[in-house]
Amino acid sequence: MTSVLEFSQVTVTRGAQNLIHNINWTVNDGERWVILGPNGAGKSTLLSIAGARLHPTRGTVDILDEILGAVDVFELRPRIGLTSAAIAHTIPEHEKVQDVIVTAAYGISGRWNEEYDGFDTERANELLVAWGIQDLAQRTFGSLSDGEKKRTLIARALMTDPELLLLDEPAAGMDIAGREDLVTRLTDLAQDPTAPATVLISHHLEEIPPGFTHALLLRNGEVVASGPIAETITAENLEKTYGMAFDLSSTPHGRFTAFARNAQ
Ligand SMILES: Nc1ncnc2c1ncn2[C@@H]1O[C@H](COP(=O)(O)OP(=O)(O)OP(=O)(O)O)[C@@H](O)[C@H]1O
Repeated sequence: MTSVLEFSQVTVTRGAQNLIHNINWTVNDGERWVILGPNGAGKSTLLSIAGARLHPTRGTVDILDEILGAVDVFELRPRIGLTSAAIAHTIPEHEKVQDVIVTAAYGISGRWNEEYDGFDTERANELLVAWGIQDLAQRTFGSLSDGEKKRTLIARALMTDPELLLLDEPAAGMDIAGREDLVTRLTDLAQDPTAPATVLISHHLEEIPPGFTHALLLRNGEVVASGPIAETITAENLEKTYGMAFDLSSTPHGRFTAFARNAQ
């Protein structure tokens, strides 16, 4: 199995604080990872490094067989699909949804006078349909609901056919119908053998799509547990991660949920 992401002893320091500390983590081709942990645990910091947006203070990061620090990140980034609140803020409000997606082919946000070839337009149209936003293609990004924006950004992240897909809280701010729609689409993606290796950050166990294979649990910038999902998402590991005892349950279809132990 080929590794697409390999962190060795990775630390990020700001002032006297370690945002993440001594992280060892490997993501292989075909794997789908969820990262869980309390607010401030270092999840987004980890994903920024995986997306070649941030360099570690110490340690080595291998992304798609390139060593961060020894590669031109502008060549590496188009090989990685990334969605996050920070990326959402770079999209001009007046940009049409179709253009939000197609401009990813050129690594830009904000259409100018570029000519896109038929292949790019066809790929963007496919993604509009796959993510259920075809009827919104001519609407402006700024006029979309949070859920519609999230789906548009995932379609944009997939536009370049990336080898690695990184999703930072894709269901944040969605109502339950929107969340369930997104989980269904991400389940289809997770189960597609041609889909890229995927890493998803979430705050809610209900948002983990069935088909996700591995989990990484972080607390205070350090790994609490990591490995195959069923062995890693356990009541014991959740208690170590969040400092609270949970009753954890999972459905036969691979959905998880947890309530505080002894909750009424
Ligand atoms: N540039 C910075 N300088 C100092 N501290 C920072 C900087 N960026 C992030 N931090 C801190 O690093 C810690 C980890 O932040 P990070 O955003 O990675 O956490 P997170 O697990 O994604 O949190 P959340 O779930 O709230 O989004 C937080 O305490 C945050 O305040």
